Amino acid sequence: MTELLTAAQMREIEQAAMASGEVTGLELMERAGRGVVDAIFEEWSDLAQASLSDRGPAHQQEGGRVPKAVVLCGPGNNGGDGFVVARLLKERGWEVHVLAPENTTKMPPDAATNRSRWKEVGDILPLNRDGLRSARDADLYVDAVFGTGLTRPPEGELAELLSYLAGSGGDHGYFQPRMVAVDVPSGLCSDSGKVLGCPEPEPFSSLAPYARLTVTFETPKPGHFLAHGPELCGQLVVRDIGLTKWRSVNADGRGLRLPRLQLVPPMPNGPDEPHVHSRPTLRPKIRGHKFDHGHVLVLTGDRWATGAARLAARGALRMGAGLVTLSAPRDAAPEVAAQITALILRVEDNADQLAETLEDDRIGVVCLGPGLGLHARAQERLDAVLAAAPPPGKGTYLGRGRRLVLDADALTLLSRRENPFQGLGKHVVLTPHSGEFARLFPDISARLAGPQRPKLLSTKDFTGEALQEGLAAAMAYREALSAERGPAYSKVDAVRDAAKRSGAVVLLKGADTVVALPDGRAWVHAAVYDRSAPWLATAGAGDVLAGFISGVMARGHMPHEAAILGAWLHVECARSFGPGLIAEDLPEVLPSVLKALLQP
Ligand SMILES: NC(=O)C1=CN([C@@H]2O[C@H](COP(=O)(O)OP(=O)(O)OC[C@H]3O[C@@H](n4cnc5c(N)ncnc54)[C@H](OP(=O)(O)O)[C@@H]3O)[C@@H](O)[C@H]2O)[C@@H](O)CC1
Ligand SMILES: [K+]
Repeated sequence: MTELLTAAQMREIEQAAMASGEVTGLELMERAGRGVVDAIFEEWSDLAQASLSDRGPAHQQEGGRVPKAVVLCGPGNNGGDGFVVARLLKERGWEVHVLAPENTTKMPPDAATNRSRWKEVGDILPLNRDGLRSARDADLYVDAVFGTGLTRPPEGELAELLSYLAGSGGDHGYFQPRMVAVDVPSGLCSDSGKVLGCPEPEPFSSLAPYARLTVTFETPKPGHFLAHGPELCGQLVVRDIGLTKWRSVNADGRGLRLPRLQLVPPMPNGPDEPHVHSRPTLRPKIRGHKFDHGHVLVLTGDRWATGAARLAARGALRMGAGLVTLSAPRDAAPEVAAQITALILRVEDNADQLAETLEDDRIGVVCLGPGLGLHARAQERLDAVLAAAPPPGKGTYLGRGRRLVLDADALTLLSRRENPFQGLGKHVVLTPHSGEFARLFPDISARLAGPQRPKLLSTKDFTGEALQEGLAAAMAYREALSAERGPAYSKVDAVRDAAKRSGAVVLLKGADTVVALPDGRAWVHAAVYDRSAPWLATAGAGDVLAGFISGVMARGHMPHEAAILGAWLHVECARSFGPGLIAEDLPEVLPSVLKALLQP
């Protein structure tokens, strides 16, 4: 899989490479700048053709237009990459305008060297709106203001410039300039995909430019896939700068950098694994009895509320579980019986009867939550399931422990228990959406959300104490925003913390789904860029996901593998079906997706 590297990890790798003496920082910067220029010309062949060095001086004599670039260089090494890009474009005959800070006292040495090289061939304009005004109407804008070293929200002239570029200034809207971001759009935190200092839910781009193309180095960064990253990056391209050898070692040359974060599925033909299969692998079904393929028990809700569990059950069955049983309270049984064929129905009169059912060791996976309800009886059923699936080591079910998927109402019920996470372990997969996550992990969720915008005052509050309080809250909010620091607390950090606290595998849903284990291993499953599946935002899709994960576990996968594979197949089904998808379609389209997986 493609590894996603944080800013700190990138620095570590870069230092390990430089410490080896096999490569210098200057060489890496040259490779980065060249990678950006190559990617630009691959993306826009008309720009490559317009370059004078390709077409010869005759082009100019024929009255051909000289292409024009504006390169914005920041105070660090991202700016250094920008100076390389500027020089390379100039060498190809472009008219290049460079905007950069005047104060260079803190500039890192490699960036300073490239600044000096640029100064030999061109001028530098101030890095502000005035500088931009005097270099208007370019064919290409290169954003090399901040990369992985963003530490705080931009302020003053820089904030003004970035928000102007972001579109709030008018003529630099999303559809206009060919804006290329070097590493990340400036202002976007490369670890979290958050825009530092940007009020939510304002247009998040108000402090970072929308790029049409983002060229990053060596591996993608988490922020390219999390939160606002995908919307700001445009097209994402990864360029090899030759650091592979140092990717798995510390700066002292030893040991793996842990914990690891991986992208599911890998970037197709990414520079790191050019020959890698770009999809996760599902274990093949081997010959055998239906019980050899796993028995999943799905708990339904009460009468009139059984649809969600039936969706999950059908998802598990289509995934290849040998047997799927629905356990329904007596009053719900007729409704369930009328709706199912290949599924089995078991009627429960109370939680004791459910406990009896659970004595059957052949039930390897239990899925509960979809439509379960939030009343006392639902709580008793949850307790019965948890009691009958002790954490591994304390009980034996087929030698590997029974596995659970807790979704929807089961998560809310967990959050209401005195000790919410008692009885959980790595045999349990929790699949919350953001609201359920906030109920289970309120402090982690609040930290992830960042400063919360105070309520808007209504006209009746425009007097006395209410007004004073409102103004104080607004001031505090502004201060909290400007105090945000990078790298920001990310969805990956949050899910890792949640997995550690609960002891379970946690899958936090979204277009940027994150799965984490209590030991810190984590995966980002992103339905973005060319894998986006907006049709998945439909009622019941989450219930099917719970069923898919249960089905994958029934086929013998570990819970975290099942979470990753389930999420991946869920998106594949949505992509395969396309617009008009409803949750019922997901299990029905799964066979063709699974069949395609069997093709070589
Ligand atoms: N690692 C690698 O392998 C390779 C990395 N490469 C490139 O290097 C880039 C990382 O470079 P980098 O570490 O110098 O960070 P970068 O993003 O240029 O910014 C740091 C500067 O900005 C400043 N600053 C921060 N926030 C600010 C704010 N709000 N407002 C104002 N200032 C602010 C910060 O100041 P400080 O926080 O220290 O006060 C510091 O001066 C990376 O993205 C890639 O493009 C390639 O060359 C190839 C190999
Ligand atoms: K940038």
